[in-house]
Amino acid sequence: MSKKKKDWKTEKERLLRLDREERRKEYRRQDFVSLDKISTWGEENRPNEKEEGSEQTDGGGLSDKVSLYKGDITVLEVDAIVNAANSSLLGGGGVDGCIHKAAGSCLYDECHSLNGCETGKAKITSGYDLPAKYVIHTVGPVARGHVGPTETDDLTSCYQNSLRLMKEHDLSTVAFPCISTGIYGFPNEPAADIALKTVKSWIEENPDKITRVIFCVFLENDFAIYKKKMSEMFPDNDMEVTEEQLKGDDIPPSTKSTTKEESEDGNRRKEEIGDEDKGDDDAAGNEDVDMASQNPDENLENEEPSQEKDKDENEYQDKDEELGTDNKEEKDEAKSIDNEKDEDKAEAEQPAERAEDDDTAKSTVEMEDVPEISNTGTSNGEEMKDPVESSEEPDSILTDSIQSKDTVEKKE
Ligand SMILES: NC(=O)c1ccc[n+]([C@H]2O[C@H](COP(=O)([O-])OP(=O)(O)OC[C@H]3O[C@@H](n4cnc5c(N)ncnc54)[C@H](O)[C@@H]3O)[C@@H](O)[C@H]2O)c1
Repeated sequence: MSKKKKDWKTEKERLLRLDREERRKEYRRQDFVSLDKISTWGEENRPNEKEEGSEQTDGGGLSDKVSLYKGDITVLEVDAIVNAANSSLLGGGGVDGCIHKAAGSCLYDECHSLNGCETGKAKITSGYDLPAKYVIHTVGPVARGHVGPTETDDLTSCYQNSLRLMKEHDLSTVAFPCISTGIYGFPNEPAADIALKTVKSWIEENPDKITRVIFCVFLENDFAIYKKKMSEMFPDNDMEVTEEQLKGDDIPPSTKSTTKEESEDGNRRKEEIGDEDKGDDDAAGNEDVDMASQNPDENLENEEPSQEKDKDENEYQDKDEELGTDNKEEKDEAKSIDNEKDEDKAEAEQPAERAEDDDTAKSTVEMEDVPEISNTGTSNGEEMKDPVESSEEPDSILTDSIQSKDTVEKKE
């Protein structure tokens, strides 16, 4: 029997009234990871004080407000996880697809009420079936391997606007994926620099507003990049950062997420074996960190990065009409981005299907042309009424999201 479709507003209000234990019963995934299981960067890198007789001191510094975690962001039990979305906010693939699938169809419905999001901006919704209470959706720049001032500013804004929403909604624990470094092709190392520097500055300016920022990486080369850069940027820890680690290329990325248990075991083992074997903890051998976009097939050399930063609505409409008529079959997003000439079109890519309530690998979603959407609800910048109401930049240009009539095959 098909499940009765939930109304997202009712569901959002209901979830707000639940305490943590009641909410935990509703998580779609019961293999969630609670915050106390995720070591801070300081804990990961300070010698284990218990072993040395001194009592455990809480670093209290910056390094105890950040964590590096390798794994699936949808299992993290934090106040908010950040979604690397596209301008339609109607889901897609990559981390966006995972979040929508794990949150359930109410997330799609609430996103649909937000009327899209501009590059660099951020909007907040409830987390629904996720262990995270909220999802902050931000749209990174389509860099296609090129990093210019526009791309740098836009990516910086993604982190700043996400943190601003945290502060506005009195949230204190957040997890970021590596925004724009997947299909949008932002080179991993510059992206990590922007993420870490922006977050570090923000925490320094708002020390009492944040309990934890988790950098949630998914790929081994991102783990290696963040590990090297965090050692440089969050030096509160006492651990000696060896020369080769600073060089970066030969940091053996760990093949595990850094939860507390694992890091304690690791430290114990390291102390037993002694420093010379420390490398054993990590996978042997490492190719150089790949600076190109994640998608090895993407031929990015000839791509001209889009120079324009702001598009007026007509331009969006023209693009949408254009796409709406001649974009008849589902193109692979990575290829359509390769062929597209500017950021707009890349962002107007086919919105993905609605997150399914069941786990079928495929879903067919009837899409229809969406007429210009008038401002509704909080999308016109109305004062936020309750912490879960979506919030939005007052000046954001709202675009309608074109949707083709084709079926959209969900690739897992
Ligand atoms: N990657 C794809 O194949 C694909 C396809 C369609 C749409 N999208 C998405 O891509 C666009 C945004 O590009 P983007 O580069 O900002 O995002 P992205 O392509 O999702 O990549 C961002 C980063 O997130 C990583 N990642 C993927 N899944 C997870 C997960 N479960 N937990 C944590 N991290 C994860 C991924 O490895 C990459 O480092 C949007 O249109 C969005 O819908 C991605």
